[in-house]
Amino acid sequence: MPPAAADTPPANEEQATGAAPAMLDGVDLHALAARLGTPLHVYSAGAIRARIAALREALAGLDALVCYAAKANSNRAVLGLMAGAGLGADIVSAGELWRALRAGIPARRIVFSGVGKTAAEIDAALDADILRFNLESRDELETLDRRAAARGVLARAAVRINPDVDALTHAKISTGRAENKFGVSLDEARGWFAAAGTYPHVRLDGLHVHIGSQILSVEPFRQALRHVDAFRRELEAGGHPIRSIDVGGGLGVRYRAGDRTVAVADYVAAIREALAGHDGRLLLEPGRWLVAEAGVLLTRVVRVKPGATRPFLVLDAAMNDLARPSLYDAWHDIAPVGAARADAERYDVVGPVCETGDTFARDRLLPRCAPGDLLMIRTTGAYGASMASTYNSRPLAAEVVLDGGRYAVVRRRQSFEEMVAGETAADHWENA
Ligand SMILES: Cc1ncc(COP(=O)(O)O)c(C=O)c1O
Ligand SMILES: N[C@@H](CCCC[NH3+])C(=O)O
Repeated sequence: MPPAAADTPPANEEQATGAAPAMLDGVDLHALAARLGTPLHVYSAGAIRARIAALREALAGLDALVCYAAKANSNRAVLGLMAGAGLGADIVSAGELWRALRAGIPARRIVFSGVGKTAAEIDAALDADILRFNLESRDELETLDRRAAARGVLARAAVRINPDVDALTHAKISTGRAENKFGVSLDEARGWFAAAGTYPHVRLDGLHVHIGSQILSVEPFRQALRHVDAFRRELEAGGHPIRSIDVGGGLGVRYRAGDRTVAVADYVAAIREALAGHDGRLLLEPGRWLVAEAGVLLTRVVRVKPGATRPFLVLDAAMNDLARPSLYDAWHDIAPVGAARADAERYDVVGPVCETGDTFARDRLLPRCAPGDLLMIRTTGAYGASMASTYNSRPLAAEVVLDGGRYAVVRRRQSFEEMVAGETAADHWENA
């Protein structure tokens, strides 16, 4: 995503000065915020289902399994929606494995990515009998072989290719350049297949690629898949059948008026075209695209503080609830819920955390706000609550899912006691 925090006015300033709807998925957001308090992460189940259905439609006729990237939003209800729709999961830790299984996602629909899988995590995934390990280093391949041998099982694995493609996204979420830590070069991968006999407890017959997140054009996907498909052909010609190709995730969403996203039909058409010669299974790992636009963060104005250049709009949400603006200078639309005052004002929109980086937007044109106003920060369904922390000893915010006029609390607001659970006052000492 282009750096967006220095808020140049969007093309359509009307949008910046309007109010957001007071109803979401048939639920009155004012009443919800009054009942559950703020900050509050809110997700529309209907919006998530609509995305799943659209992706399904685009994939019609393909032997494809969608493995939702759990890291985007890993609460039990969201994972449960994915499970209910027959999706699998892309996980990156034993914690995500546990969450996915508990939410009812069958192990045989789970793929495991990540450069730092520990032996214990590999053991847990082997014991669960997951679908596939997406391997990112020779050391990991060797570890997997040893751990599978110890259990007398055959692990299914893919090699994650680093195609050295520029995903044209923010540097911090780009994963497919040679200098990034992810995947291995084609040369390295070639060596693995040549030495496949050395790893008798690993069935290495898959290719995986994931070049980054919030990708807004189809060309980087095409480039990456061309490399993957050429490699598939080479391997198959050399006697190494490839049973599955995992194209990762990365499809971007609209955070801001004017963002040009790739239509899911075009994305899938590019995959179909690039992998037309592949007659095995297709795996996809979308995260953000399935959930981002289904979520909003409700927050109240604590106060309006005069500033040297413009007023600060101080919210009760902070960078610990939504880290994206401070981490990536990411733009999120902000709007009053339901009704807006007629006059507008430019604000620096900030949270209460003791860092200047705790800023949601700079120089943002908004309807004039007053203490107690309910605002909505939009497009927070992905990488919002799942990246939250308790920094500044701010308990984790509640999360609620809406569905056709009803709501269910997925996580109640963390209590102070829960926030410090597991901490001790160092009152019990052991001899080292
Ligand atoms: C291996 C892998 N797969 C899938 C995803 C999901 O990405 P996105 O949320 O952009 O679809 C990620 C995160 O970028 C990832 O690292
Ligand atoms: N956390 C990032 C996305 C990371 C993708 C993980 N592979 C974001 O909010 O944009």
